[in-house]
Amino acid sequence: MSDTLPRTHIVGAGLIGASIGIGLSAEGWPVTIADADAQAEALARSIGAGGPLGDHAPDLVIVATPPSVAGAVVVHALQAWPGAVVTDVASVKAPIAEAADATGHGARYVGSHPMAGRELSGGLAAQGDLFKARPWVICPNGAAAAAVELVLRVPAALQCDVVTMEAPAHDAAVARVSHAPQVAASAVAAALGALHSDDVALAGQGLRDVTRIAGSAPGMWADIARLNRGHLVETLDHIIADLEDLRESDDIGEAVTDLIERGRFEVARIPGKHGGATRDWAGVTVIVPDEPGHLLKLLGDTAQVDVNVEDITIEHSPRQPVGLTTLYVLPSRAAELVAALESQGWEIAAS
Ligand SMILES: NC(=O)C1=CN([C@@H]2O[C@H](COP(=O)(O)OP(=O)(O)OC[C@H]3O[C@@H](n4cnc5c(N)ncnc54)[C@H](O)[C@@H]3O)[C@@H](O)[C@H]2O)C=CC1
Ligand SMILES: O=C(O)C(=O)Cc1ccc(O)cc1
Repeated sequence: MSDTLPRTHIVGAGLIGASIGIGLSAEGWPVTIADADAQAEALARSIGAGGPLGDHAPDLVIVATPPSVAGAVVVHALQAWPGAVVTDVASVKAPIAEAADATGHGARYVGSHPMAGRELSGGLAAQGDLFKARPWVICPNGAAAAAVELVLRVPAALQCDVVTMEAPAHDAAVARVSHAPQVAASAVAAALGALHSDDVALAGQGLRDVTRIAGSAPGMWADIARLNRGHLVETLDHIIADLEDLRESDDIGEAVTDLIERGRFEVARIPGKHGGATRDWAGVTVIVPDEPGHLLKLLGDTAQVDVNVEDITIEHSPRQPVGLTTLYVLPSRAAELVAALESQGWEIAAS
């Protein structure tokens, strides 16, 4: 089997299951897919996420159901297909590993967690390249080496960056980098409830950035909170203690300075583009009329001087007919780009 592609069966044909199915099918893997919901299953089949299981037992089963049922579905798969290696993609790993171990078949179970997703759920939002260049956590949990090797072929085929860690360490880390941020973003958004909508319209890019994920549907996050309650509460305690210190401080300016300084230090440690360390790109901010064609021309003028745009942000001012477009480029090329754009008549806001 090591030379041939493993027969892979995906259980759960939503955003993550269908995305994996499309991605592996595109790499030529023999993929089948099933869902408890007949409509979700039919949709996944129609978008190329996999075929029907048929009579052949799978070599590899990928469980991509909601976290609340992932443990039971992993247990079922381990028992239903005694020759198969089973993995799952749930956002919390220790409870699933415990359920797998309790069957006595833990040697065939390896936990997975692709660190990519969308605010949308369901197969309609699936993308075959959703996980490309993103971290894919593998939690071996004492599985047989051959089982780990087989599961590792999935992130390799989907071109992910593999990170190996044990389930409890994973759950503690994702509470900080994913689960508490969702709760905190929703809390910031919920605090807008005190405002009239005219006042909410004053929002700038800062509020939009901080609340982007507040649009998530609650179902999956409720499951995650229940399964990772201990680590989530520990992280929230940390955040609440910081906010209480600030509220109780004699000099709130000093307390804000301390909090922002600590935040600046930590935010610099969040990996940037392509999951690499944050690069010190230079931002060139250009005032772009909010009319068709201007953004395309700006990018064209940038390409003319052969400067690569590493990242781009566009900030729209609600009552202004312009957008502030920031092009992030290599610092060594920024001055040259500013000169070239100015010579083309562009107004530079900051660089
Ligand atoms: N949405 C995200 O951003 C990410 C989600 N995950 C994890 O991936 C898993 C799936 O999440 P999504 O694809 O977003 O959810 P989803 O809601 O889009 O899809 C879940 C699918 O599982 C099906 N299902 C439910 N119970 C089932 C059962 N017993 N047997 C077969 N199918 C069943 C549902 O009908 C649904 O189609 C979750 O465990 C989640 O923690 C991991 C990384 C990112
Ligand atoms: O956390 C994020 O920002 C995401 O990109 C989406 C996401 C949600 C849940 C996960 O388990 C993993 C990733």
